[in-house]
Amino acid sequence: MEEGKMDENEWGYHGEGNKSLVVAHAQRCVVLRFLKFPPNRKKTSEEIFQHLQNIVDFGKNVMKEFLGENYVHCGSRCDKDLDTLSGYAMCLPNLTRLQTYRFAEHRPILCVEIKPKCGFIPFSSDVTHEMKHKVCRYCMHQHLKVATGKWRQISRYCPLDLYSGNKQRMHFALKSLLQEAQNNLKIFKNGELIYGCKDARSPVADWSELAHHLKPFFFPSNGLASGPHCTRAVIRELVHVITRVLLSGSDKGRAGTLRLGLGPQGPRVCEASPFSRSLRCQGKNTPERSGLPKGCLLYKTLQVQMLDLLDIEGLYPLYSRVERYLEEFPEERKTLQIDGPYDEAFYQKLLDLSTEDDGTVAFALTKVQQYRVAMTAKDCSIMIALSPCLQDASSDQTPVVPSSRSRFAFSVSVLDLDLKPYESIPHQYKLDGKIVNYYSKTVCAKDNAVMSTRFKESEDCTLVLHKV
Ligand SMILES: O=P(O)(O)O[C@@H]1[C@@H](OP(=O)(O)O)[C@H](OP(=O)(O)O)[C@H](O)[C@H](OP(=O)(O)O)[C@H]1OP(=O)(O)O
Ligand SMILES: Nc1ncnc2c1ncn2[C@@H]1O[C@H](COP(=O)(O)OP(=O)(O)OP(=O)(O)O)[C@@H](O)[C@H]1O
Repeated sequence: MEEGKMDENEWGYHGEGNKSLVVAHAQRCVVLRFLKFPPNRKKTSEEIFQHLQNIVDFGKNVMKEFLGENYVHCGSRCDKDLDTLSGYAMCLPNLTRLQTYRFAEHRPILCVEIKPKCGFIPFSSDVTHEMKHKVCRYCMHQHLKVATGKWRQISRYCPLDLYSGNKQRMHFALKSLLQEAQNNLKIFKNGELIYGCKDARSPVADWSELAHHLKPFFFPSNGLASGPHCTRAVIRELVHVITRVLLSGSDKGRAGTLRLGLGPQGPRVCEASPFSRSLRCQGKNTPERSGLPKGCLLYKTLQVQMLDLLDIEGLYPLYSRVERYLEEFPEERKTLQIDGPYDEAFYQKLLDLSTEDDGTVAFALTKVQQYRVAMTAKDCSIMIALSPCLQDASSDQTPVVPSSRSRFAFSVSVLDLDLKPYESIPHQYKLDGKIVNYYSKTVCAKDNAVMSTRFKESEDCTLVLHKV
């Protein structure tokens, strides 16, 4: 960003999360990301500068390597007057726009943001709760979230369906996200949010309104009547296009040659997913294991998530080992690279997938850092930008996806790739216990009660039949 060329009237609020607030430039395809810090954790300018440097380095040296250069946009530090929050901000491409254009296009543009969450069931032998081998964390967590009032109702979305690579399951997952978006789905039209919800008080999703926005994209030149039939057709087109984009492997860059090679592990389906439940009821087999193409972003994200090899239950004692060491040698924190720098050496250590504990701090530290990276991949979001293109448009650098009645130039990117802090591990450990205990006590207890009532009824029934 050039010195002296920023005018605050050209920037508008775009969105925010727990850690940052984002403003977008009206004409140019860039956003500024300001970090938020709680008042009790005030940081000096220098610390904030270092924090931003770490975010940029982590994106460049770690996530770009794992996920590929086409998908990761690391941004650059920017120290402009506009920043009223910290004194510094990060300048990033506006991912709700197509990444091939520097200036906001006059062509309409649709952008779908998905926060897919963790796509596998833990395979670690350190897991003590049997339930964690059957039901995924997202599905269990839903019950606690609804009980605490974070969301209104349980979502039918299960990340394992989205990550399955099976088109039918992916369609089901995307439809479920559209029914109950929570913080897992947002849709922007020309950079403005048109679909998504903030909290449990948000109005119920209105598909006909969404279809009204989307119709010109998917049925540009035909007079498809409005009404439930039209709504269903438009939603179906959207779901099919997003699935195709998610299965595309557009990353042809040098970087991003995934060096993890973690094979598929753990169960293929989550027992709580309505999709797999209905298959079981119909007596059908569980679907085939992940058919995700290796080049696609979902596959790569899943591989990084699987760096959580030991699960929080196996990781926590290792974290405690590092903690004990740091209590004794606090000056070692820097050498251990707990707070960066996230450089090539940091990245190289992440590639050691051994799970043989030799009792050293080095082993414990590697697993802790891998866990932090995995947690980051479990909480990132995927942005898909779609812009209608002409039937005969010659293909330049931008990939194109067809729908039934139109074609879209598209780009796929990842956002929210800030490395999760070392300090959050005890919280993760406690939250994990809370999620599983709540699920086991309430949901399973309810299921068992229903089962035993059914059993009792059938017993009664048998008795009656005997009497007759
Ligand atoms: O623990 P989870 O799975 O609930 O994830 C948190 C997210 O909640 P979610 O379940 O996606 O609704 C949570 O999302 P919301 O702020 O609730 O939208 C944050 O992303 C949080 O990350 P951080 O602590 O701000 O770095 C996330 O915390 P981390 O666990 O990733 O640190
Ligand atoms: N580069 C970008 N281009 C377009 N929109 C963006 C970009 N970065 C962030 N956003 C928007 O701003 C929102 C908040 O950004 P971000 O996820 O980085 O915040 P956060 O505070 O890190 O989130 P969390 O609460 O998950 O920790 C995103 O959900 C997205 O809609």
